Amino acid sequence: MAAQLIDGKAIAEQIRQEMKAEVAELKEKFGGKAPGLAVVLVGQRKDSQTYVRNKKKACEEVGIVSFGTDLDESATEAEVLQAVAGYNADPSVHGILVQLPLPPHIDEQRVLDAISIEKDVDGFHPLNIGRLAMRGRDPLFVPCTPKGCLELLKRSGVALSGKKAAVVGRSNIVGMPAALLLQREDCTVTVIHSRTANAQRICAEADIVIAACGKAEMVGGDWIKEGAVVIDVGINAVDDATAKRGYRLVGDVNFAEASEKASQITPVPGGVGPMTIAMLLRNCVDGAARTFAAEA
Ligand SMILES: Nc1nc(=O)c2c([nH]1)NC[C@@H]1CN(c3ccc(C(=O)N[C@@H](CCC(=O)O)C(=O)O)cc3)C=[N+]21
Repeated sequence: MAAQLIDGKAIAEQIRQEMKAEVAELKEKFGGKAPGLAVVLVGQRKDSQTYVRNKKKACEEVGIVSFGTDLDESATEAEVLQAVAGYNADPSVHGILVQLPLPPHIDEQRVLDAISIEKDVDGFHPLNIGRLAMRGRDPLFVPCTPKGCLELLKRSGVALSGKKAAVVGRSNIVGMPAALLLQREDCTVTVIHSRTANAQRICAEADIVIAACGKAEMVGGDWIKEGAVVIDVGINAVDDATAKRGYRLVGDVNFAEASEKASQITPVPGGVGPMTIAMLLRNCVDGAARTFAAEA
């Protein structure tokens, strides 16, 4: 039986509409103050430029004021740190995002550690990750992509408590925090990675699969249990002369195969990607609301 599609694009759109109303209420309540998001972009990567443009557009739609610093590929680490310090000190900025990856001559860790945790809307600060890992504690912000995955599961009516979940991939920005979030929802979580023995067999036992390994279509149909729910985080460009842009986007899941087995599945594009941006705005609005309440 073919799986039901989880429409991330439509769900993200709905979330933006909900937030638009919330932002209007915040403004009303706090003398016209609006949430602000600052994005720091270093270099000219095409994909980064696309995401940054999409973020700005989404901010406008919701009523978040966007700030941006575009630095040349050759910018020094000190210049990036200076941009971050400026936004840390700016009371009209409630969220700071430094677009990754940074050029290799810049120490990513040092830059991320410099972002004030109250403005860490990416949720990448070690203090936020540490709190996410601890029972009885709460981070100020949860990383946007894994947060979007959980939101898709919840809004698709997927029960999580007591379920077996497999996360394919162990990155700091997706796999690891996704596993922590699923565990917080009382799933029993297995993290599968490049050194896992019998990865396919282990994955095929899971009720819920989050694929975030960064390898095009690696998760085949035989990795998926009949009736499982599949969230595909991957965005991989594969050459395709017949496609409009000369390439098409595929996920980390073989969609055609997996959708024969899954009960519900996200597409690529139109799945997790738009949710990542919606959750970034969510974090920014939440951060601003906290700050406004503290100031009042
Ligand atoms: N500090 C930081 N935070 C991030 O959250 C971050 C980052 N750096 N660096 C790059 C990745 C990637 N990322 C995406 C966001 C939206 C889509 C998205 O909306 N994709 C659309 C289509 C994209 C297209 O057509 O090219 C979709 O999947 O439907 C994709 C990828 C955020 N990232």
